[in-house]
Amino acid sequence: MKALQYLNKYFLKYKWRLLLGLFITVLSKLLALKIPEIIRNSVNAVEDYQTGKLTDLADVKETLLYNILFIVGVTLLGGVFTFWMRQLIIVTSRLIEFDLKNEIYQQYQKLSLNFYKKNRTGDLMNRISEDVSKVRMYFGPAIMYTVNMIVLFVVGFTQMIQIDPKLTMYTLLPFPILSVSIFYLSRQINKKTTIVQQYLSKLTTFNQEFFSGINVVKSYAIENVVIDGFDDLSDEAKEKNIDLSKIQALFFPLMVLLIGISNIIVLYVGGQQYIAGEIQIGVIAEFILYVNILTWPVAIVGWVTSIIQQAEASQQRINEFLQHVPDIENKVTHPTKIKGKIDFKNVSLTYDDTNITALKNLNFTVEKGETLAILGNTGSGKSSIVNLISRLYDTTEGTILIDNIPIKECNLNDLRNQIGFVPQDPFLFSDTIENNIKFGKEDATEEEIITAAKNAVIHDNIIEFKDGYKTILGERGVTLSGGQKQRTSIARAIIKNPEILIFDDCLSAVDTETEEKILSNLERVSKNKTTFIISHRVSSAKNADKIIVLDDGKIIQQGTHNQLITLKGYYKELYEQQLLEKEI
Ligand SMILES: Nc1ncnc2c1ncn2[C@@H]1O[C@H](COP(=O)(O)OP(=O)(O)OP(=O)(O)O)[C@@H](O)[C@H]1O
Repeated sequence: MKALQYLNKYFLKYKWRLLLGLFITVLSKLLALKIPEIIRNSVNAVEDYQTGKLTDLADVKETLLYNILFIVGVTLLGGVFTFWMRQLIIVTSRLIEFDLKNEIYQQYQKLSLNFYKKNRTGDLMNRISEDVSKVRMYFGPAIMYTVNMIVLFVVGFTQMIQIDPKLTMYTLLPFPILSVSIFYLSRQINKKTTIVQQYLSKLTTFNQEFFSGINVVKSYAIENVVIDGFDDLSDEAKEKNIDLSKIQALFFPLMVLLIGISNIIVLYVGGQQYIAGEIQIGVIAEFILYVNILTWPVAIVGWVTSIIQQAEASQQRINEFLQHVPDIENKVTHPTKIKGKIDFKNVSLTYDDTNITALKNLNFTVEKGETLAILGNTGSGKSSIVNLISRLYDTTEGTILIDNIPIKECNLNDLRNQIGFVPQDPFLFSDTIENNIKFGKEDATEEEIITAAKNAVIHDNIIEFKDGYKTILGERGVTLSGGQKQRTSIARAIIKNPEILIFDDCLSAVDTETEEKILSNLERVSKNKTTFIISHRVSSAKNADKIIVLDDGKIIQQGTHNQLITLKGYYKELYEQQLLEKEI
């Protein structure tokens, strides 16, 4: 129950609703327990008339009529109470579910990129949906049924003992067996349900990967292999489902069997007592009703216990994420004005998940408004540099200064707001092109969107689509080519008009002519802005104020284009090679 203590704050938040709900639950159960007593009185009245104890038939009829009216009234009132009980308790559990999901979602927003690399998307989704649903069962049904059970049992048991202690003992004899067996049965059901859910996840993941990679599957003509894999997996899932159904099928028969046994005991022991003249026949009818009323709450003890166990396990999983301290936190509350000068001082970076040292003791300065081009072989650490500037990761050693202030002392939101980042592998949302570009500036006007698109040399492509800027992208819409995606992503970054622009190898999928156009537009747009251009092409780097060449996380060359083409080394070789390719 330790993990569930985390939720006490929600109990406090909704205490009045819950208390009222519990009060109504108690009232409705007290009323329900009146019915067996009325039945006893009615049956006894008939018996008394037959044995001659009561002689006036009109009196008996009047008693029966009152009793019938009472039962109808109590049942109707019970219905109203049950409605309100569910309204208050179950609705509260839904409100808490909503709050908890929001809390987890907000935490997800704060967690750093590293966290997302270490945890699978499916797991993140499961904790916010499946696990929260299980925790909700603890707030709603578990609490409601526990109160139900306590009231029914305490009051019902007291009433029974008062009427006939001996018959009570015999009647309740099978109840502990019922409760313990349901407990074990519920545990088995839970275990098997978890297995079934795991198979469901496996099937979903299998299909998701299959649909995402449909191009590869079709071009390699391996549909049959995929179908066989799916068949095997669904066969296993079917077996597990059958296992679960078998054990679930035991639940109700077991309850009916034990109710039956209790009823037989009431009839046998009660019958003997009646023959011996110890009780009236109405008591037997009353006890049979008690057995039926009390069986469900007793059976539910086992069920509720397993719900609470599951909720505890789920809340523990949720707490792991909720209590996870983000690696990158914004500890600065005051605003930081970002101008754009950037210094790397003895910066090293080792990724803790792979233990790869991507950057080794880097030193360089980019003045505000300057353009720095970063070149180097693949895996040399180019993207790692810009990841550090956006503070997606923190340095392992050394310091980065933004306008002479250590990056950790800058307000993270202000810093990121002043960065227009075009990643290597651009991601576009399944929304209109317009909204994808506006993502960089929510309140952008149509004119601004078009200007950004023109500067990214994507405008002409967009207007060719039937719906122009309103064209939906993604699963249900148009699929853009790699180069179109890159250019849309560039438009998204420049519309933001930030102080720092980062282009991470984002012209790799466009032809050299379009690259020329974009670069000349970018030169204009990025005037007075600090710009980072990561590329494998000299053409993208040649106009930069500074160029650095990386190899294995270290700077092996730096200078301007004119300086570097005269020096023997990586840059000159690349330049000559690409010049040759152009001529050919
Ligand atoms: N998020 C990460 N977690 C762990 N290791 C990483 C991460 N990102 C990069 N690396 C590793 O760090 C090294 C440098 O990668 P980086 O992406 O910075 O290189 P790059 O020069 O940008 O490469 P490319 O030109 O192929 O994009 C590589 O060995 C890579 O495997």
